[in-house]
Order: sequence, then C-alpha cells, then structure tokens
Amino acid sequence: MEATAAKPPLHTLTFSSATVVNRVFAAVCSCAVLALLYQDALRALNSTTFLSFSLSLTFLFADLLLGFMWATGQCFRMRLVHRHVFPENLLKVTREEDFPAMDVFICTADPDKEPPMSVVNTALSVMAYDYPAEKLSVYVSDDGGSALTLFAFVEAAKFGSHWLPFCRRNNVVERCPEAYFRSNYPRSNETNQIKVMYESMKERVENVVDSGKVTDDCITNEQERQAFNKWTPGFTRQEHPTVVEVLLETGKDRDITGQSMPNLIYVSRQKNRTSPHHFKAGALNVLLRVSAVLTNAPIILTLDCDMYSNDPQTPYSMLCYLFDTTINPELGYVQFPQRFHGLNKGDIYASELRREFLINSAGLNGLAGPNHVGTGCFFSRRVFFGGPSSFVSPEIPELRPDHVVKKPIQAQSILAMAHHVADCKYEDQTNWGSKLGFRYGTLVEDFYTGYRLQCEGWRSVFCNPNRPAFLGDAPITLNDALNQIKRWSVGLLEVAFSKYSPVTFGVRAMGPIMGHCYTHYAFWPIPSIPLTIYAFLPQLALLNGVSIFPKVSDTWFFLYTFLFLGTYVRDCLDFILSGGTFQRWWNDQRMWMIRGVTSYLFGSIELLTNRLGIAKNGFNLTSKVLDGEQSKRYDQGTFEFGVESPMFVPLSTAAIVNLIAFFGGLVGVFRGGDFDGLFVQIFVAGFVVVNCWPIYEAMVLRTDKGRMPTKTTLISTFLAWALYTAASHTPHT
Ligand SMILES: O=c1ccn([C@@H]2O[C@H](COP(=O)(O)OP(=O)(O)O[C@H]3O[C@H](CO)[C@@H](O)[C@H](O)[C@H]3O)[C@@H](O)[C@H]2O)c(=O)[nH]1
Ligand SMILES: [Mn+2]
Repeated sequence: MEATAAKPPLHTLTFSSATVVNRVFAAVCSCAVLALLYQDALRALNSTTFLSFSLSLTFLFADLLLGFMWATGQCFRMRLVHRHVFPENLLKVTREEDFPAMDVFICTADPDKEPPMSVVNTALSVMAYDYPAEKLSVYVSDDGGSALTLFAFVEAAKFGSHWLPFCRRNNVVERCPEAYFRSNYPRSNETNQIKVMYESMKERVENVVDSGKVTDDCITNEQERQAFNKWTPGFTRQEHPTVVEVLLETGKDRDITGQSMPNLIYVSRQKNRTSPHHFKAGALNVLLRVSAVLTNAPIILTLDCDMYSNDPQTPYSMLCYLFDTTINPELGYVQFPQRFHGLNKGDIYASELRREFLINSAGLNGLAGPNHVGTGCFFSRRVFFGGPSSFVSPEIPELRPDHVVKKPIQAQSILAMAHHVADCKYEDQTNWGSKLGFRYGTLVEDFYTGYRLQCEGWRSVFCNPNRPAFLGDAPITLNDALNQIKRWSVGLLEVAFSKYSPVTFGVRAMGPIMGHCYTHYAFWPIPSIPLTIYAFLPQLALLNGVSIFPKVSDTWFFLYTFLFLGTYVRDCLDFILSGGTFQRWWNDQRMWMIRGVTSYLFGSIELLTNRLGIAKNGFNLTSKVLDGEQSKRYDQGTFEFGVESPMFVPLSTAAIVNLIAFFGGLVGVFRGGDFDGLFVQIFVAGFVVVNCWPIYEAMVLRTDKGRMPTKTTLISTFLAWALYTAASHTPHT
C-alpha cells in the first residue's frame, strides 16, 4: 500500500449525500403506496354492486403493478457514488508499452438499414484511437453477408492510411470522418485535400451500394478479386460460407507516413437456414472465437455499427479503472452510456432514455455496477469464460483467454482455424451461449449477458465522461422508436419469465438490491397493464357519470395528490439534476404513457404468442437511414406517424376516448353533475389530453406525409365509439 500511495490516483470514489434523502423519500413514499393499496382493497370489500367491485379490484391490480415498478425503481437510488478518473495520470503510473492489446467488435447486419458508409465511419473512428496501433484490432461482423459492406471496408482501409496520420498530426478530436467534416473544422490545404479524398471514397461506396453490386471496374487488385469471388450466385444473406478477410495487418500495412496500421478484419460468419444464428449474440460469439484465434486481446470493446467514437482518449479512461489497484479484481467490464447525436431539441421520442442509460446506470455504479447496454463497453475477455473463481474452459485450447497467438494472422493454419470457429455448426453441443460468451435466449442479449455475468460474480463500472465517449443514431420516426422499444420489451420479458428470472435467481445470486434493479428492468414493460387501464376505464366511467376515485372533500384525496405530485416532481427533478431539460422530461413522461399502450403492450402480447407457439418474431433492426423529409419534420419536433402501424390504433383510440371524456365530463359537471366525485377522473382525462396534443394534430390538422393515416383515424374512431357504447350498456347497479 505504501509504495502505491505515492503514485497519483487514477480513480476516486466519493459517496453522495443524496443517498440519505433518497432513503427517507423512499420510506415515506412506501407508506403512501401501501396506504393506496389498502384504500383500493377497502373499496373493493365495501363495494355494493358487482360493477364497483370489479372496478375496485381492477384498480387494486393496476396500482399493485405500478407500486411494484416504483418500489423496484427505488433500488437504483440506495447507494449513490461519484467516480472520477484521471486519464492524465495514466502515463505517470504505467508505460504505453504495457497497455493491453484491444480487440474492437463492430456489428452490422443489413446494408439497406445500416448504410456501409456509416459502419465505415464507426470503424475509422476507433482505428484512429490514441492507442498503440500494433495493439489494436478492429473486427467487423457482417450478418448481412454483403459484398457492398466488404467493398466499403476495402475502401476504408485505403482511406484510413491517410486519415489516421492526418488525425495524429492535427490532434483531431472528431475522429469519425463524417462528424469531423460536419463540424466547424479549420479550413486549410491539408483539410481540403483530405476532404476531397473522403468525399471521393464516399461517392465510390455509395455508387456501389446504390447499384447493389461490386462490378469488375471497382476492383483494383488480385487479392480483392479473390475476396469478391466468394459472392457466387448461390451466396445469399441467409445461406453462405464464412468470409474472413484481413484488410489490414499490423506491422505489415503502413500508413502514408510509414507508421503501422491497426488490424482490420472483415468477418461474415457462415449461415444456413437450418442452424439458428442467435442474432447479434451469435455474431458476437463468432467474433469472440475468430479474434481469439487471430489476436486474442485481453480487452474487448463492443460497438453497434452506428456508435462511433467521439473521443480518441476513451481507452485511457477505461485503463484508469483497469490499472487501478484499489479496484476489485472482479471488475468484468467498463460500460460507457449510449448517447446520441442528432436528437431534436425536445427529444420528442425520448430516445435519449436518460433514466435508463444515465440516471439508473449512475445509481448502479455504487452497487455491483451498471447493466450492459450492448455497445460502448470494454470487457475483460476472461468474463466470457465463467465467473471470477470458476473458470469454464472452451472446447479447444486456441480459444482460451490465456492462449498466446504465435503466428501472424494471415498464416494458413490461423485462417483455417478462424473459418472453422465461424462455422454455423461449430456451437452444436458446446457451452457457447449458455456458459460461454454472450448468452442466448432473448432479444436483449446485452442486458441478459451483463446480468448473467454479474450473477457469476463479475462487477462493472459506469464511466460517463462529460464529452460523450460514443455517439449513435436514434430512431427518427415514431414507428421506429416504438418498434425498438417493442423488441426490447419482448426480450426483457423473456428474461423475466425464464428460469434465470431476476426475481428468483437474480435476488439469490446478487442480493436483494441488485436483484431488484434487474427485476425492475426485466419487468420494464409491465406498466402497460396499469397504463392501459388508466387510459380507458376512468374515462369510460366518467362518460357514464360513475365516480370511481375518492371525492375531493375526502381525506384519501390527499393521498392521490401526494403520490401524483411526489412521483412526478421527484422524477422531473432527477431528470433535470442529471443534466436534462424540462421539455425533454415532459416528452419523456409522454413517451412512457405512449409506450404503455403501444410498445409495452404489443411486446407483452408478442411474448405471450411466442410462448404459445403461435408466432416468433426475430430481431427487427432499427433503421439508420435518414429520409430527407422525415429528418426535416423530426428536426422541427413534429411527430412522424405516416405508416399504418397497428400500434397507432390503441394510441389514437385512447386519445379520442380521453378527449370525449374530458369534455363530456366538463359538460356533465356544468349541468350540475357531481364535480366533487368526478374531479380526479376529469383531471386524469385532461392530463392525457394535454399529452395527446400531437396526436390530435396528426389526425385532424396536418396534411404532410407524416400525418396519421386516415385509415388508422377511422378505425380508432370506430373503436372509441364501440367502447363508449359497450360501457354505457354496462349495468350500473
Ligand atoms: O442479427 C443481427 C441483428 C443485429 N445485429 C447488430 O446489432 C446492433 C444493434 O441493432 P439495432 O437495430 O441498432 O438495435 P438497437 O435497439 O438500437 O440496439 C440496442 O438493443 C440491442 C438489443 O435489442 C443491443 O444489441 C444493442 O447493442 C443496443 O444498442 C447493430 O449493430 C446490428 O447490426 C447483428 O449483428 N445481427
Ligand atoms: Mn441502434
């Protein structure tokens, strides 16, 4: 200890005094929630009619679920800490020669939804890291099996030999070329030259992508020809052999100044229709094995194809945790948050997911560490082979994390082995996906894998520097945004209802606090039930003059007010104190309600149909293509409906029912109705109406292509009418 004390710190940890406030608040609110449930139960017991009995029971159930989500959500706030890293001290305690080697994994799956140029930009941004090039390898996994993507990378390798030295020489911070040229970069001869070079590469790539094939005149040498020859006529996305192309080899390939380039390797694993490929988790496991054979770096960085590096110094921050001797040897991964570029001012679709990606992750930082979010995460390779003290050996010694690669990556035997481990039958009868590597069985492989690693005893750290380490694309249409959340909902519920459910297995393995944090996420879509109930029932009752909540003059009314204000104000404060804006918070709470009757609901239904064996949906990629008109509307903060999505139906039905109920309720009260008894319902309907403004606009006022499709409006109006009719025929007594 004495010897290390003299060294400057790499990392500090301080406890936050907010923890005390959080605990007190949680205790007070818990009492209020219990009182609410008691009140619900009391009403059910005292009800005199069947209708009021079933209504009270329904609300008891809804409040129980909301209370459950609220309670598990408090676990994130039980031990707040601040961590700070000092990357500037790194070279004082260690030398660059001692940096560990690093393998970067970039996944892409479809050249139409994920433009190869954007994948290339991500790769270039990490190839240009301030990190010894001979220790850096970038692996690209192409699940789209596309010659177009390979072509883009052939071009990127050539451009990289200019780009990397350019960044170094000029100390460029934006090392993603597209972001650099978008920024206010200094204009000089040199920057103009590199820009011309970039633009011409971009044009070549985009021409090839538009034409859909790599023609002979695009190929410049024999090695390239051999690579593209693998795309024989029978080669399709679903059925093709493995392609491993070493595009750059460190030590051999040099940039224009003669410095070594990092390794750049294109991998498209073998696919056939009969073997399950397990989507991204499957792709990552292939990369784990291929990279083990080729380079076997002890550190692995995983990135989605759109998540480019926004800071060349990021590895330094990561190393501050890794080299800090005061940190647990059980540190398994360092997670950077998902952050996005191009969000509009109000972030109308709440794609920032501030609560999930920033607030909660920061909360977990004082516990066993944040959950894994699929991208921007530095892993120790060892975590994929069993717990800290229970090593699980892979089938062949070449894949062991301590295996040392002695041959150059282009050696015949090495490449042959790489092809072998990328075979689609390779995993049969092995532990891959269950005990080794990324775990299978859910559409949220990231969440599930991180969870299982933490259950095995690995810990993690959350690193959220002021300058975002990575930036990605967020969906710019409502339909895309809702579909993404729907996929997550299905995936999370798959975990929630599996034998490794956090409520049972997780709580046992990690203890109650961490276990309940994971429970909160696994059951993330559950508010769909209370939200759907609250979106329709009080309103339909209101239209029929039936009072279902306490009167304003009743003391229980204070409880409702306290809970509503308490949770809302609290949430808003959390949001703003973490750096968000009021407007974004408002849109965030709106999206929560919208998701409740769309993504969460459809996701839950989809899980149910999956389990019943009726249908099984795959991994629907989120589109990263920008349509000019859509982008424009998005930038103006206008909601994009446009397509006839089934999810829009319950959404607009709820919007219509609430509007009618609100005005119907007001009219009723003016005609001498029971204001005292109906106030809460009128308030709920009014609150929904205020939130639904963009929907009314899209249904009636707008004429652009992003308006609500007329068919959806008609169906929803009919459904609203049907609900109203059904409700008014329900016997009240
Ligand atoms: O069969 C597949 C499907 C997807 N991907 C890749 O997975 C990544 C994420 O896909 P995307 O459509 O962008 O989904 P998102 O919802 O934006 O991704 C979030 O959610 C996913 C789990 O649902 C995680 O894998 C991601 O890391 C996380 O960012 C992309 O790079 C894809 O290329 C594959 O490699 N193979
Ligand atoms: Mn994405």
